[in-house]
Order: sequence, then structure tokens, then C-alpha cells
Amino acid sequence: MKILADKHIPFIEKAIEGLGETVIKHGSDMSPSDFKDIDAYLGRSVRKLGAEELTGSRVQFTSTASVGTDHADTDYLESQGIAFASAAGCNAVSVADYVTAAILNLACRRGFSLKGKSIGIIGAGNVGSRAAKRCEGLGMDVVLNDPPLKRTTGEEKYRPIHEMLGCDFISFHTPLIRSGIDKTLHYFNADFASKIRPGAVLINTSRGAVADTQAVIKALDSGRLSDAVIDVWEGEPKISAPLLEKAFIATPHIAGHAIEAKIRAMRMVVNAMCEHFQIPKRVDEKDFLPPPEVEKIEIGKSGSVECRLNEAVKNIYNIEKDDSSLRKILSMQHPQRPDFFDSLRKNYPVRRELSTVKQVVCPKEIEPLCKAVFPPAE
Ligand SMILES: NC(=O)C1=CN([C@@H]2O[C@H](COP(=O)(O)OP(=O)(O)OC[C@H]3O[C@@H](n4cnc5c(N)ncnc54)[C@H](O)[C@@H]3O)[C@@H](O)[C@H]2O)C=CC1
Ligand SMILES: O=C(O)C(=O)[C@H](O)COP(=O)(O)O
Repeated sequence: MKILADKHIPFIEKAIEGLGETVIKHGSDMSPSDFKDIDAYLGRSVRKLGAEELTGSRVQFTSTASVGTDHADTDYLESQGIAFASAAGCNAVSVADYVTAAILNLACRRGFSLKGKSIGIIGAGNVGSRAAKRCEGLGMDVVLNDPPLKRTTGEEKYRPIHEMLGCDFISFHTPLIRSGIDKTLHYFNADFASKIRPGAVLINTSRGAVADTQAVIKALDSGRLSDAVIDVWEGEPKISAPLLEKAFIATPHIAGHAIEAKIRAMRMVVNAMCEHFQIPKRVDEKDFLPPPEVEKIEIGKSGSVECRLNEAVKNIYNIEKDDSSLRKILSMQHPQRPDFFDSLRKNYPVRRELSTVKQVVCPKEIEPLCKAVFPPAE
């Protein structure tokens, strides 16, 4: 068996050792000829996957170590009888950590309290539902919107979109869907912007093209949006410099990049491949996870709750570092920028999920908030 795998799936070489011939490359360095004589492909979201790569290939099994599958032509794969696996839910905790870190950071630096602020969560799946729980725990009013879940479950907790237009924060957690009744392509556009609460905050950790870049820039310029937290960008790795300049927090598509999430994704796709080929081997993420780095965090006693929690979170995940790394792009020549964006993602430092801290010493009066920010490991 011959396997083509993305070099930046952590521990991939070790995990597939002994399973056959392996070719390990970074996704953006792979060319269609790399796919010709392979049986299995273990990829990431950085490389598209469809007819161009697979026509004439003998590949039987393909996969992506990500949740989003918009880079893969799943209709084509199905029509060719090629198996395809993704890593559903692998990084939901990591993205929820990111949203928590972003909201606390924004509230602290802008000097407002989160208590009683409202957030509309569009897409209440693995990420959205976890982000919602954290926000509720922080005292925010949460409105969920998820028409597909509303249709399948009938549950009242999924509200129509117009009910969240008045929210202080709007956070996107949908897949990128290009057409049909659940289309999310350019969901945030000029029309949407004209209906939201003036001064709202936009958070986009879903896919760049869920928001129309020009509409976000205009909404920031006009004050329709007071701030934006942008992790995902239209046309990555070529990103909009004007949006980067205007965003309050801007990061290089790393919300889901906690090491736990990446190893979970690796485990899911390798095991799916072994199952497909009826190979008895299974990998276990415990064999790859490094020990937690931070044993104990003490929450400070002075300052606003938001700033104290923000400082506590920074002990494990400092979102400001990711933001300032990305802003270095602005001092570079245009042709160098996409490679720099890519390199920040390829060489992302080890980041731990917030739940890995063993002990959080928290003043009694804010205990529920500490629990929301540092939830028990799942
Ligand atoms: N920035 C990052 O690093 C990451 C980004 N993502 C992106 O976030 C998305 C969500 O991730 P998960 O929660 O794990 O996926 P999920 O599949 O568990 O949840 C997505 C939810 O969106 C809902 N949905 C679909 N169309 C919708 C619409 N038009 N309006 C409202 N809701 C809609 C679905 O019913 C589903 O419940 C992924 O598809 C991916 O594109 C995911 C992980 C990491
Ligand atoms: O899972 C997803 O969807 C994401 O957006 C991941 O964070 C993408 O990770 P890579 O495939 O770029 O490693």
C-alpha cells in the first residue's frame, strides 16, 4: 500500500509506520502527479482535493484531518466510489477556547463587562454548542441559530436569524456552503450588516468566505461593527491587508490548532484509513500527547473580572501573540505574504487546551465564571 500524507499532521510518520510505502509532503507542495499511484491520502484543509488531483489515480481512501470539508469535492469522490473521511468534532474544544480567549481579551481591553451582553451563535454544532456554553457561563445571553438542527430536532432553542440581529456579538460556526437553502457563502454581507445592532462585534472562526471581506471592512468603517475578531480569511493564504489592519484580533486560521485537536484529528483519519483497508492497527492519541505544561493558575483578586480571567487564560493560550505574529505580514512585500501566512500555520507552536490546567485557584465569588473558562476535560 502507498500512502500520501501531509507533513503537518502531527506525528503522522510515526502513526503510519509499517503500513506500507509513505510519501510525506506539505499539502501546498503536492502536485497532481503525487496522487497518481497512491492507495490512500491523509490530507489537510490547505490542499484542494478533486478531479484535478484524482483523475487516473488508483486511490481508494482519502481524508482530511479537519472538520471543514469545503476544500474537497465530495460529490466527485462519491461519484468515483472513493472513500472520504474527515475529523468531525476534533477541534471543537480548541475553537471554543479561542472564542473564550477572544471575548475576554476584547472585553478587558475595551473595558466592558460581559454580564448581560448578548451573543448570537450561528451554527450550533460541535463548536457553536461549546462556545455557547462558555458564553452562558460568563453571564452572557446566548441566542442559537441553526436551521438544519431546527429542522431535524424541532427544538425551540434554535431561533430564527432575525432574533439574533440585535445581539452585541455575532459569532459564525457554520460550514462554508456555496448554494442551497443553507447557503453560508457571504452570509455576512452588506444586507446582513445593515440589519445588525449598530456597534456589534463580529467573530468569524468558520471559513473566510462566510463573510464578504468588503462588507466587513465597510461595516467597521461605518461603525456598524465596533470590532471584528477574524481567524479565517477569504482567499487564504492571500489575505486582505485592510481587514487585518481594522480587525481587533486577527489570527492565521489557528483557532482549532491546539495540539490535542491536531492529535485527535490525526487519530481519527489514521484509524478510518486502517478500518477502510481492514488493517487491525489503531492509534491512540494518549501515546502522542505531551504532558500538560501548566499545573496551577491563580486568578488575581484585583481588576475587572474580564481582565483577571483574560490574564489567567494567557497563562495557557495568549491570543495576543497569534495576533501580533500575523500583523508582521503588513511590513512584508505582497508576494511574500501568502508564504508567511502559511508558515505561521505550519510552524504553529504547541498550544494546549484550557482544560489541561490541573488546578485553577479562583476567588469564591467568581467560581462559576472560572469553571466556564476552564471547563473539565471532555
Ligand atoms: N478556524 C478553525 O480553526 C476551525 C474552523 N472550523 C469551521 O467551523 C465550522 C463548524 O465546525 P463544527 O462546529 O465542528 O461543525 P459541525 O458540523 O459540528 O457544526 C456546524 C453546524 O452548522 C449548522 N449549519 C449549517 N448551515 C447553517 C446555516 N446556514 N445557518 C446556521 N447553521 C448552519 C449545522 O447544522 C451544524 O449544526 C466547520 O465547518 C469549519 O468550517 C472548524 C474547526 C476549526
Ligand atoms: O478543522 C477545520 O475545519 C479547520 O479549520 C482546521 O483548523 C484546519 O486545519 P488544517 O487542515 O489547516 O490543519
